[in-house]
Amino acid sequence: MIGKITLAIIKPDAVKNGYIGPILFHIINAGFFIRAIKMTEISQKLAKKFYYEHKKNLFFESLVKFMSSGPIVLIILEKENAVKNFRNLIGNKNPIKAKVGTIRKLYASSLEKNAIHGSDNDKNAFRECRFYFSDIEIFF
Ligand SMILES: Nc1ncnc2c1ncn2[C@@H]1O[C@@H]2COP(=O)(O)O[C@H]2[C@H]1O
Repeated sequence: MIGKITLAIIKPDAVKNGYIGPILFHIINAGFFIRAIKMTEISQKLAKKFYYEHKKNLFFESLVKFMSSGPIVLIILEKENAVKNFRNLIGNKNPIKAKVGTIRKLYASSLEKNAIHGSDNDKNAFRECRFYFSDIEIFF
């Protein structure tokens, strides 16, 4: 499965703004298959663990607070070259720089509140999928 899966997170801003449906529609229309999905809230402790790569960044504390500020939707997606294709679909992490038609251009409001997460490489995709989902929650 490595190379074919990626983890998506519909972030608290997008959930609050009512964008779960439109974002899922966009993802499915782009040819991704949903292999696992759940709506949940994460603690600051769990968010810190998930984003440990960013712990030295100035935005870390704010990112952790934001990601644990409300419900999120976690999704394992499958497609050929899933990581790259999904990152193209969501666009630049800064919505101002994101291309027209990308999910972040359509639904994000700032660099932090950027609506959606996509894994940045295959190794992280595997780690991130395992971080949030157990075997019995994933369906291929
Ligand atoms: N310079 C920044 N300022 C604030 N937040 C940032 C900055 N860079 C990255 N982020 C956030 O950190 C997140 C890391 O995961 P994502 O790539 O999903 O989305 C990123 C942004 O939401």
